[in-house]
Amino acid sequence: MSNSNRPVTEVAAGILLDAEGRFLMGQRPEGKPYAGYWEVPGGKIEAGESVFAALKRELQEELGIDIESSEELIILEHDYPHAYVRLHVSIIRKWTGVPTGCEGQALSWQILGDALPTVEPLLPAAWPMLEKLKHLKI
Ligand SMILES: Nc1nc2c([nH]c(=O)n2[C@H]2C[C@H](O)[C@@H](COP(=O)(O)OP(=O)(O)OP(=O)(O)O)O2)c(=O)[nH]1
Repeated sequence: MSNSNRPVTEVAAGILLDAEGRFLMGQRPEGKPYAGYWEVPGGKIEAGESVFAALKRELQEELGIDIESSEELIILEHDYPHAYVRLHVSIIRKWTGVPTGCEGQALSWQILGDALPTVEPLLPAAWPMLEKLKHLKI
């Protein structure tokens, strides 16, 4: 729970998992808080929107893909200087289209497992998500 009475920013983030056990990370574009940091794709949930609808919209905008379904992995909260964020993280195994950096952002497929990501720096809230991912059955 928020311990500081700050408004909570609800965010949907999606881990695209391919058949070879790789997942996709993207680099935050210029102009956003934490520009240059790596994250999993996603963005803020709009008023009245479901987590899935937000994820579908954000992944269309950011990656140019269409997702069919998602499974909740974890919900986690992080108190950043710019916002108190509640992150709804989902796994996505099926999509159509080829993920592309539609906002000019770099993308990197990472191997699922014990190894640290080969890109850095990561958003602070990415670490508990990656820890949870390690225990995922592909
Ligand atoms: N997409 C995404 N956001 C994350 C992750 N980890 C994490 O702490 N966040 C935080 C950073 C931001 O404060 C917030 C996401 O907001 P955003 O700025 O990317 O969202 P947006 O695209 O809707 O932003 P906007 O520019 O349209 O306002 O969630 C993550 O893995 N993926």
